Amino acid sequence: MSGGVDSSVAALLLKQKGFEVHGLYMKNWDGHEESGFCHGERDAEDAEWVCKKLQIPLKHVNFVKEYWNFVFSDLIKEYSEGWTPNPDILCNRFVKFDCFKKHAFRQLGADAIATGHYANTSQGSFLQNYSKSDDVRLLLPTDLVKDQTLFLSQVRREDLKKVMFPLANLKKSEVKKIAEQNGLERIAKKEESTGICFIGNRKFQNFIDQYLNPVPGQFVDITTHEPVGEHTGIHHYTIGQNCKLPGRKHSYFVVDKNKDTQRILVAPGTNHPSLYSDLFFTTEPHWISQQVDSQLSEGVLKCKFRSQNTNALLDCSICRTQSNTLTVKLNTFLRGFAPGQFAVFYLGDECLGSARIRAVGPSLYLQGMEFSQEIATTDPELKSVLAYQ
Ligand SMILES: Nc1ncnc2c1ncn2[C@@H]1O[C@H](COP(=O)(O)OP(=O)(O)OP(=O)(O)O)[C@@H](O)[C@H]1O
Repeated sequence: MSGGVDSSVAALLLKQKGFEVHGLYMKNWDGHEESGFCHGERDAEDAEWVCKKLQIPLKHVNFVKEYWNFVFSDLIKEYSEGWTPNPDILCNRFVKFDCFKKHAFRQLGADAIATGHYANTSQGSFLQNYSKSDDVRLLLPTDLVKDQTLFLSQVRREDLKKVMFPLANLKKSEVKKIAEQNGLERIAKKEESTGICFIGNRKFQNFIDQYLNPVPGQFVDITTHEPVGEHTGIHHYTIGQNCKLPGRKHSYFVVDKNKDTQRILVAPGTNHPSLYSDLFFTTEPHWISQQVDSQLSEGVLKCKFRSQNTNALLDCSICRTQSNTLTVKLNTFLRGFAPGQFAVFYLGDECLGSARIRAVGPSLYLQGMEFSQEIATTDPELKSVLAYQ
C-alpha cells in the first residue's frame, strides 16, 4: 500500500474477491517532510486511512538501508559515469519484488503479494491460472498508456511467481471510478506521484550536488568543434536535453557526454540529425522469458522495443554478440538514446526482459559524414554489426 489510488483499488478488489488482505507500507527514504520534498509520512497516513476504510490491517516495514544500498548508491555511481539511471526499475528488482516480497512471505506469512502496477502475468491478475510447475511470463496490461512492464522488466522470473497485479485488466479511468464509488474519492483525487519521490519538487541539480562533486567542463558544438559554453558538471545534463546556453542564437541539445574530458557535445536545434540513431549496443540482457535464449541462438530475433524515451512499441531486430551483449537495430531512427537507459523487448503481449544501453551507434549525422567507417575500425562489435547491416 503506497497511499495512492492504484494500490488502494488493488486491495479493495482483492477483498471483494474474498482474499484475506493485509496491507504493507514500505518506507524507503528518510525524507525531509518538513521541507515538502518527500511525501513519505503523508503517504503512510493515507495508507492507514485506506486500510481503515477497507477494514484490513496495515503493517509498516523499513527498507531505507536496502534502498540506499541496492538502488541509491548505484544511481549516484551511474550519474558520475555520465549514465542515465532508472531507480524505479532497480527498486522493483531489488526492493519491492525481493526484500518486500520476502518480508511478506517470511515475516507476515503471506501466500502471495499484490501491487497496483499496470501489468499482467501468465498466472492471471488474481493468480487464477497459477500452477506451481508453470513458468511465469510478464504480460502487457489492458491499459497500454499506463503500462508499467518497462519498470518490471528487470525483475527475476522466480520473483514474479505468486505475484498479483489486480489492475491488469482495468484502465486508469476505471480504477479512479471504482475508488470514487467505494468511498475512496479523497485518494482518487490525490495528485499522482511523478519522477523520483525523494527528489520531489526541488531542482534535480541541487539534489544531486549533495552527493556528487560537480566538475566543470565545456559544451562543444558537434558541427564546428568550437566551445559554446561552460557547464558545472556532466551529471546535470541528460542526452537530448536543451542546455539553455546564454547568449547563443540557437538552442543547443546534448548529444553526448565524456566523463574523462568532462566535455558535453551539443548540437544546434532540437531535431539535429546527431540526436537520432537506429542502432545501439547493450550490456548483458536480463530475460524474464524462457523462450528468448533459444531464439537468439538461431540468429536475429525480430521483436518490439520500448524505452523511457518512447512509449510506442517499435519494430527492431536484435542479435547476440560473443560476449552475450546485444546489438539492436530499429526500423526507425529515434531521438535521444542515452547510455544507462533500459531497452525493453516485447514479443506479442509478452515482455521478454530488458538490457541497458551502453553505447549508441552512428547517428544520422555521423552516418551522413561516413564517420561510421572510423568507428567501425575501433569497435569490433560495431564492425560486426555494420557488416550485418
Ligand atoms: N511505499 C510503498 N509501500 C508499499 N508498496 C508500495 C510503495 N510504493 C509503491 N508501492 C507498490 O508499487 C506499486 C507501483 O508503485 P508506483 O510508485 O509506480 O505507484 P503508482 O503507480 O502511483 O501506484 P499508487 O497509485 O498505488 O501509488 C504501487 O501500486 C504499490 O502497490
